[in-house]
Formats: sequence, structure tokens, C-alpha cells
Amino acid sequence: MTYAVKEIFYTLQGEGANAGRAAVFCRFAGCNLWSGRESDRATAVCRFCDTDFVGTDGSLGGKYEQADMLARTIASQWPQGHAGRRLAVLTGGEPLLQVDDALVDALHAQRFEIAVETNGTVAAPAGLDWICVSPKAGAELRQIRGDELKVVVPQPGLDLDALAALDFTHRFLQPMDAPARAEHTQWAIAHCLADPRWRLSLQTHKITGIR
Ligand SMILES: C[S@@+](CC[C@H](N)C(=O)[O-])C[C@H]1O[C@@H](n2cnc3c(N)ncnc32)[C@H](O)[C@@H]1O
Ligand SMILES: Nc1nc2[nH]cc(C(=O)O)c2c(=O)[nH]1
Ligand code: SF4
Ligand SMILES: [Mg+2]
Repeated sequence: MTYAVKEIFYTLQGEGANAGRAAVFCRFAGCNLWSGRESDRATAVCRFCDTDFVGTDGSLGGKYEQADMLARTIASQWPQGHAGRRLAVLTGGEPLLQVDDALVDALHAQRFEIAVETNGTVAAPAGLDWICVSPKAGAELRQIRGDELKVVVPQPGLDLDALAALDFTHRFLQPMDAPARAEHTQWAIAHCLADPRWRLSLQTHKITGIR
């Protein structure tokens, strides 16, 4: 299996229940809900994406031919001299188009706890340590359990009551970053106040200006 990786970088997880925790991010190239080309955005299934996941030209991006090579490169970004478990966040693009058993095993061998950020359209492989699903209106949801459900709002096509009933440990509403982000934030706050099953997730890396 060859893995197409856009970029690898060390930062703090900005979103959800692990916000503030140091992690190596591995952003896979490509997504099944948008080509990533601006000319296709208006007709894509997912139209609000805030991320460039096209190609392999970012920091430590490239085509990795072996799981072990990719896992070693991810490990090279963790600071030296600390024992214990390290955190890798696999994102994209859509990481579950590429993450396989070999990569899960290789990252565990490097002492990583493995988190994924997924749109939920592809079932997750066994062995992941943290599954964050972020459903998209108009896309079939196949991964219906996990650690964290993180819904970008508002998305008129999603039924938040039905989503809240799924088997997730944490439930977050995350305001859509767009010109109307302030209004989206008020929408999310109002919904969390009206239905306390949901918690607010802010994209803290954007607020603080880190990557
Ligand atoms: C870029 S996506 C990559 C992972 C996967 N494709 C997914 O959609 O979950 C990472 C996270 O950013 C969220 N996201 C994308 N665009 C956003 C936006 N404009 N505002 C807020 N969150 C956004 C996604 O919903 C997802 O939770
Ligand atoms: N700091 C930081 N936290 C994040 N959490 C999810 C991200 C993503 O793009 O998947 C992301 C990201 O791009 N940066
Ligand atoms: S599913 Fe995720 S990566 Fe794909 S376009 Fe939507 S937010 Fe971006
Ligand atoms: Mg991001």
C-alpha cells in the first residue's frame, strides 16, 4: 500500500475533547466528498471544507510506500526524551480511504495512540484508539459509533436528534468557519443551551493562530 500524504506536523489538537493536547498530525491527500478544487466546491457533497488536502507538497508530504516508513516519519516529529504514549491524529482529506491494518500496527509499534478525524462514510479499521466522526449532510453515515461525534453546524440536512442517539461518548457542535462564523457560533451556543447532550467545540488553533 502506498500512502499519499499532504503534510505531517506537530501541534496541539485544536478541536473536540482532546483540544489542547499535543499531537502529530498526518494529513492524507484526497477526499471522497470533494475533489479539493475550488472550481468543484459549489457542486461537491461537502462544500464548507476549510482544508487544502490536494497533492503531496506540504511539510513532510509525499508518497510513502511502506507503513513503517510513514510511522517513523510521524514519530520523528515527537519531542525527544518523553516516555509514555504519544498521540497521532490521522486526518485529511479523508484518512479512512488510506488507513489500513499495516499503518495501525506500525504506529502502535512506535508507541502512538491513534486518533482519526473522519467524515464517517467509510467504516473504520479495528485497533484505532480514538474515532472522531464528523457527519456531512447528503453523505451516507456508515461509522455510527466511536469516541466523539463532532458536527459542524449549521447543516440543515442533518437531524441532530437522530445523531445524538448514536453510540458516541462525546457529542460536539462546531461552528462552521465561513464569513458568517459569528452567526454560526451563536447558533451552536443556542443549541447547546437548549439540548445539553451537546457541547461546544471551538477551533482553538484558529483562535490562537497555531497550525
Ligand atoms: C478537514 S476535515 C478532515 C477529516 C474528515 N474528512 C472529516 O470531514 O471529518 C477535519 C475536521 O474539520 C472540520 N471542518 C471542515 N471544514 C470546516 C469548517 N469550515 N468549519 C468548521 N469545521 C470544519 C470537519 O468537519 C472535520 O471535523
Ligand atoms: N491544530 C489543529 N487541530 C485540528 N483538529 C482537526 C484538524 C483537522 O484539520 O483535521 C486540525 C488542524 O488542522 N489543526
Ligand atoms: S469530508 Fe472532510 S476533508 Fe472532505 S471536503 Fe468535507 S471537511 Fe473537507
Ligand atoms: Mg483543520
